[in-house]
Amino acid sequence: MNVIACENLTKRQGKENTLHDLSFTLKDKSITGLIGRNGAGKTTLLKILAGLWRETSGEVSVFSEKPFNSMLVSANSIYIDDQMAFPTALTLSELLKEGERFYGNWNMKLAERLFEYFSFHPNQIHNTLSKGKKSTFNMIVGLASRCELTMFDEPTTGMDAAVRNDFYRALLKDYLAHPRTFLISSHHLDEIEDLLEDILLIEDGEKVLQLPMDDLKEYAVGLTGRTEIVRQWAMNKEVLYTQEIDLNSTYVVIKNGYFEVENAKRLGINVSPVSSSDVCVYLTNKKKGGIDDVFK
Ligand SMILES: Nc1ncnc2c1ncn2[C@@H]1O[C@H](COP(=O)(O)OP(=O)(O)OP(=O)(O)O)[C@@H](O)[C@H]1O
Repeated sequence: MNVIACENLTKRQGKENTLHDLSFTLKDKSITGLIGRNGAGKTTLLKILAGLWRETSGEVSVFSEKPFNSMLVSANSIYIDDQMAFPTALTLSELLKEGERFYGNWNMKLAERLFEYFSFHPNQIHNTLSKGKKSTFNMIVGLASRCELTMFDEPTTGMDAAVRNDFYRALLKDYLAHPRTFLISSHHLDEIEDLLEDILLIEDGEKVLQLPMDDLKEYAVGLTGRTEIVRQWAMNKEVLYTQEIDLNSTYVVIKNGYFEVENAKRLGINVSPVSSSDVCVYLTNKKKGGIDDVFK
């Protein structure tokens, strides 16, 4: 069953379409990474799915309802970002009690255990927490809510490496025990790729790619060798990236199924894997070129 379905979803903000004809579905009980460069439209999409913003045109449905102003969607989904503002009159422990009052699936035991593990004090006030601590508290709210649809927008902002690892592990453990739908936007694909089942890559408000994480890991290969040989070999293949140094070149090409690795090796071409996060960078760099172009 699909939890989310978008068809030609478009959002106009000011004079720009910040989402443009975006069509995709998201099945339930899955963890999807929403990946894209700065300004790609990730937050805009998540806010529309959470019912906070209204779409300009196209169709968007969450739990088969239009999310804007939907009680069903707000009761069964949660959107966590680093801009979350909680009432300053309430302490952290009171905020957790409010969470329990609002969310039907809220698990107070999990909230309290995480609260203690991350060394929060019940009487602290949210807006006095450090950046990383705010994100950590928000993450506790997101996990303890056990919402059918949980959306994290750059959840690890400000967290140190140890807390980020704890967060990913906590999310995975809780997901395995209580499967639900997670949509996580992140700039750290390399850190979260083992957590993800699927990715949705967007750029300039448009869908670039949606596929299982395992397929993304196999999506492209790097070919390095004498420029004329590599160039010849890459002909008729979709090239994502090229770098020429003296007489040698590296070409990153899309594999598209069977790839004749042995033939390439025989010609002296070194074939290497390309990380998922590099593939995403190359796919979204196509229009802009690389930083080296600035210095040409
Ligand atoms: N309230 C707004 N009014 C006008 N334009 C907006 C508004 N909010 C966002 N935008 C524009 O929409 C585009 C997408 O922004 P969005 O915040 O969704 O991107 P993002 O992928 O989340 O970026 P980042 O990774 O930097 O957080 C940007 O060009 C941004 O300037």
